[in-house]
Amino acid sequence: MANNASISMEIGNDGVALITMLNPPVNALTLSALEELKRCYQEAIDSDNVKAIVLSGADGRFCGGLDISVVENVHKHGDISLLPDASIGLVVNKMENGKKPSVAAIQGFALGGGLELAMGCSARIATAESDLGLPELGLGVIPGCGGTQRLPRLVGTSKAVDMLMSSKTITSEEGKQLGLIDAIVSSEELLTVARRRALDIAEGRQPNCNSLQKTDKLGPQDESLEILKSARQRYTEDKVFKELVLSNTAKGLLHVFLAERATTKVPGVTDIGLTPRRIEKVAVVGGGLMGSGIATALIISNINVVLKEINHEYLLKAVTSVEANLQGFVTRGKLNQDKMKRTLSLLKGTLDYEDLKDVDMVIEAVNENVSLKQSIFEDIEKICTSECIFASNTSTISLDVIGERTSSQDRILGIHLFSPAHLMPLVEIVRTETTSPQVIVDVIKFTKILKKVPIVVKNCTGFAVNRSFFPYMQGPDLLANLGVDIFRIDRVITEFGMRLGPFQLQDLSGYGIFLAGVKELAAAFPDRAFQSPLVQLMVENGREGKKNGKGYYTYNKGSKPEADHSVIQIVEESMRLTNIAPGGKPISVTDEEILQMIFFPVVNEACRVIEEGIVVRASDIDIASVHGFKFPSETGGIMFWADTIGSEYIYSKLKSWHEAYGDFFKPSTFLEQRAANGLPLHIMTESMQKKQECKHAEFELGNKAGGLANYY
Ligand SMILES: C[C@@H](O)CC(=O)SCCNC(=O)CCNC(=O)[C@H](O)C(C)(C)COP(=O)(O)OP(=O)(O)OC[C@H]1O[C@@H](n2cnc3c(N)ncnc32)[C@H](O)[C@@H]1OP(=O)(O)O
Repeated sequence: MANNASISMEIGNDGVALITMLNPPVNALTLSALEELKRCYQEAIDSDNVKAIVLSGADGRFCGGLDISVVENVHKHGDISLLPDASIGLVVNKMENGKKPSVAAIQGFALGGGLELAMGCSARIATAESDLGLPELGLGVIPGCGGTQRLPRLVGTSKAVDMLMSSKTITSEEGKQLGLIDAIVSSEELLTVARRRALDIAEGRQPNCNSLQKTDKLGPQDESLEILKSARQRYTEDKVFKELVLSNTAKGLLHVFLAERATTKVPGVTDIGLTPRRIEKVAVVGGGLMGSGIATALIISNINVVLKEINHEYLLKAVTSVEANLQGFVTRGKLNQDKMKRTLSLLKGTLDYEDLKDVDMVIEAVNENVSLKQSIFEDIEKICTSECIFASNTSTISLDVIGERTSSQDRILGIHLFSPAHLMPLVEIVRTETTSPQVIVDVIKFTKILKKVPIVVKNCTGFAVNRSFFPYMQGPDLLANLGVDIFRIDRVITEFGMRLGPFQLQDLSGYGIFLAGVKELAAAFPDRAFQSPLVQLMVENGREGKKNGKGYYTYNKGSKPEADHSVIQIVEESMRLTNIAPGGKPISVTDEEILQMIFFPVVNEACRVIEEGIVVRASDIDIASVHGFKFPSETGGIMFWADTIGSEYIYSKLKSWHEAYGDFFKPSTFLEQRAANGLPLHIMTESMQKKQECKHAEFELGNKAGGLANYY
């Protein structure tokens, strides 16, 4: 990230010093850039030729905040003294109290430390639709350059708290309404207006706003006490920032941030100079739950959609579902009615394949029926252009099989979205051995336009997410058959940070979907599948989960789910049938062992996914776990979390459970090798393996930055 970072200053004939931040791609603030900013400000303050200062960013972007490599370096050395002292040294002493006013000229975005610098200026001029925010909490830290003090004084306490706690950005338009932005101008006039405002302030025609001294948005406060209080809090903020940055949460969230941006780097595909082709019109074949969700995700991203169904009744139902999805955005304040109407106008329903002849891509989203999918692909090959991309949303069927009746294997791939498709961020781009790199590059770009997080995976049963988390569907049942209380299991898993416990998840997702998923994955991996009769017994006892209000929990409208302890008889029946509990008696385990017995098998299966090359890198599985299975993001994702525990420990526990309870816990070869060499699970490329062979992999959690460079 910190490559050709620099700060330039030009003093104009108008007496304005234009200071520009340059550090592609987001003008992030390196330590040297902050020092250079201080020096430039001091030079401008000392110069008789300078009346005022304008602070801007190069290449149409203001500043993305502190350069993340600074935080990585702190993680590497465990030394918070490596963090910059910008809050006092630059923002207070040079910008606010430096005797010459400065105005921020904002375009693109001003985030984190970037917005904090802008708030240290006397005024802020911005172009339309610029993003403004303090997203530090999303990286596990807090703003460390005065943002917690200045933002409330500019936008009001409640809005500031909302922005800080949610890490959400606002646009420059909202900023203008709130008082964070003083004027919105075109990009052509941005610097001219900013220079004029700086001179107006310097020459007394406009007020010199020191945001720390604004109290009108804070409600009636004694101004002098307030400034003293903010001086104390400013110290506290800086101290707290430095403490947080070394926390495991900060390390985990920083890893997720970097891992998310690494998923679109596919060796031999995205690094061979291919330019993504535009995908502007897409056909969705099948308007059921997934198809209507996919159609919604497309039109909300301004993509024209042709939604194909087989009869008017189904088509009407599909369009109604799309409308309901859009209404959900309106209800959540993300869309107004006008925008909803314009968005819906991008959707065209049809019963006729002829309407697909000019689309750039077809996404098939019908039932998981092989021959139906194969005939659809046969039909679209006859109708669509030779450049049209053929995608399937299948979650279980091989793409090779789906396309076997066509001769278009080079343009067939999977786009596996997760339900609800218009809300879930993750998408698996499933490539076959014959999918062309161009098609993959096209679809990666397409998923970014949808504002999705793509991971590129190879064709296998369950791809990366469902395959890795297959043990998560079975482990809880296995523990239940060992006599561990199912409500205790749910408590341990939710206390760890999962939104729902596994048994409540079964209730909500529906036993039919659960049984189908387990059946399909167990058929693919019989050597390590645990066949539990528990769910089938639940169905036989008239329990269908939330669907009929009776599952492991009872569901009554308007009240929280209640644990139904009467299911214990069904669990005991299952225990008798499986007979895996030693002596038929419940095993004694700690909460920590419950957590490990459920998640270590997931880590183990993920190791196989890595070893088989289903994913490009281990951190892709971290992103899959966070966005596909809601694994707590502050852990960094399932593999990052596993590396905080260590491959040796995980291997030793799985080995002992394998001996005690069977092949479900059988350690993978990948894990065994890493454990034998005391190496982390993330290091996996050939060059890294060469590094492993000389056994010099220097890896400790505190020394991650060096390793981090190997992760992505
Ligand atoms: C002083 C204190 O208050 C502490 C701070 O300021 S902490 C940092 C706070 N800032 C942020 O959290 C911003 C994080 N970045 C983003 O939200 C986005 O990157 C963006 C909105 C700035 C730009 O988004 P987009 O145009 O989609 O580009 P990407 O997200 O794909 O990023 C492009 C590459 O830039 C790298 N990058 C982004 N932010 C930073 C940063 N703060 N420091 C260093 N590098 C950054 C990102 O990793 C991508 O790199 P790649 O090699 O191209 O993958």
